[in-house]
Amino acid sequence: MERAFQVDLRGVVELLSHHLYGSPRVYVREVLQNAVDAITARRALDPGAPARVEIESPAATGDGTVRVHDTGIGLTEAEVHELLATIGRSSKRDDLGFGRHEFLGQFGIGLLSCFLVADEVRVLTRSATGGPTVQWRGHADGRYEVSPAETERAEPGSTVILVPRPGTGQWLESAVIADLARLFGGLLPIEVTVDGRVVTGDGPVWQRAYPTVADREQALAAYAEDVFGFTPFAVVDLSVPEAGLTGLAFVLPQAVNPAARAGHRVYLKRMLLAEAVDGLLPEWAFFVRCVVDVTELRPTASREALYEDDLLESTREALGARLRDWLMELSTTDPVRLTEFLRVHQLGVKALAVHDDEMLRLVDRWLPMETNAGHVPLAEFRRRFGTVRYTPSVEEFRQLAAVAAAQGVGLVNGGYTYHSAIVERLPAIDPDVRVGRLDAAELATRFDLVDPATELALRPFLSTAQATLDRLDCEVSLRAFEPPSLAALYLVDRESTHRAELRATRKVADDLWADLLGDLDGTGSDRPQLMLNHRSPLLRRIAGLPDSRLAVTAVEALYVQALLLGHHPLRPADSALLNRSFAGLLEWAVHDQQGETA
Ligand SMILES: Nc1ncnc2c1ncn2[C@@H]1O[C@H](COP(=O)(O)OP(=O)(O)OP(=O)(O)O)[C@@H](O)[C@H]1O
Repeated sequence: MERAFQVDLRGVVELLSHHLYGSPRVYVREVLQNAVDAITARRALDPGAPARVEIESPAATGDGTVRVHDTGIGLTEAEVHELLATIGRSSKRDDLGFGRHEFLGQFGIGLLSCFLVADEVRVLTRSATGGPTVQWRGHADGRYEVSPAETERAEPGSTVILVPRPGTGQWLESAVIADLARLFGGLLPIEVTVDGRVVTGDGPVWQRAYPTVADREQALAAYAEDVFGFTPFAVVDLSVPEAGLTGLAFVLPQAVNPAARAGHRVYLKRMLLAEAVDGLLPEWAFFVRCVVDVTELRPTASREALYEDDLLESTREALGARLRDWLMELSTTDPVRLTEFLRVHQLGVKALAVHDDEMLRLVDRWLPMETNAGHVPLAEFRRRFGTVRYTPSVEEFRQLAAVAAAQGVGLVNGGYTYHSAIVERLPAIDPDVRVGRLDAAELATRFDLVDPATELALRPFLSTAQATLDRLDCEVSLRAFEPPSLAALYLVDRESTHRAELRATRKVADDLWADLLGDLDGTGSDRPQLMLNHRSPLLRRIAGLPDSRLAVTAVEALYVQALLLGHHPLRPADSALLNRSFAGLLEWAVHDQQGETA
């Protein structure tokens, strides 16, 4: 035998009213929405029918109840049984079960939200299609009664009466109801009053008529100040016809943390859905806050978010494209303002440039990047140097920038977020561009060799230097390079850093791991190098020192100075050497002084 599910009504009412919605305040939204839908339904039959929603708080009713009167379609007794008494039943869906376009509701559960603040809900209703006034009384435990009303309504329409639950008084005060009605229904095209005061206005701020463009700008800025608490850097009008979307994007005047998502204010058919809706814009567009009204996007059942579907996705793309176009437009009409925008919101723009060619062009042309020729946009840098050389980390840039500049090599600091990715993507917008990483080993190939006779003459000094630095796992070599003020350059490329780390690990690892790491190490011949610069007068003087003990101290000092200049991290052994060489040099200096005065 086939049976129907048994439902514990009290549990369902509890679940839907208390757990689906974020706050009891939504009861105002739901009753307002039902009243507006009822008026829409009546006007479909009779376009001249009155359209009014009047809310009365306990201050006006005098009997402790809240009453919501509408001039809508009303319900016949049969409809009352079918629609009000069946959870999940709605008059607002079509034959296929989809929400009908003209209505705000669709799920058939909104009325239950009244039980967030009421123990009992009464509906007094007279249908515009005829029949007497009917009274429905529903209780939070799932019981209901239907009876003929004691007094006939003069006009078709409904009155929803909430008999408050003790302890919910704060949601029923006149001022609170007025604020909530204004918040949720302030943009509705139907007049709504609370205790006689009108809470609806002139509709969306972006659709109102203004005497001049400047007046409009001023009004929009004031709106942003009021709603979001900031004066916008710029305001962008939004329109996505397939989603029935209109609205505004307010560009934030200050940088924000891209990860801290502040949602958008979304109205659905002029009724506020929520003040912080996620997912309306692509993630990169974190520099704007939007206010929009949509007709075609769907809400979730709690009405606090948008339902994720294909239309929402294409809307998101369309809004992203709009913001991108606005930026492009700015680059041609007002480059100064664009630069200002980039200064504030560069992170978002750079994130976008990694995926988007247009945005990459914008960054290429306008966004200054750190290079060894100053802060310049990449386009300018390319004009000057042809090839775009970059270092993937800030440390490498610090090490190589000055030396590369002395060799005439332009270098971009790719160490900041997205910079390397942006540089690597440049060929996507200019097939002729040459891009490449610069590493220490490559830079060294540009240094001049010293002629063999000179090198031979310096062999004893070079051997002393090598013996000194062997303990520090560092190779000594002699070259001639610019600038002469640089006596020595510590060069480490990625490969050799990796090998050095392996060697350090092997020292502390147990045998099994040491063998394995030994295999990975390979030849181990490419240790970091201390390049001594024969073009440096200081180096030549050091190389000519007759006292080999002083030469050792000088080499140690050159080594630590090169480490410090290149912003290399100091290992404990390096720090110890720094102290020792400094003390050694001091001693020599003092010793010399004493020699002179003696
Ligand atoms: N003020 C009203 N006038 C006329 N009919 C109403 C009124 N309020 C509710 N109804 C009827 O009761 C039904 C159920 O209302 P309820 O608010 O529970 O759901 P809904 O509005 O259809 O959908 P949603 O859950 O999305 O709000 C409605 O579909 C409507 O037919």
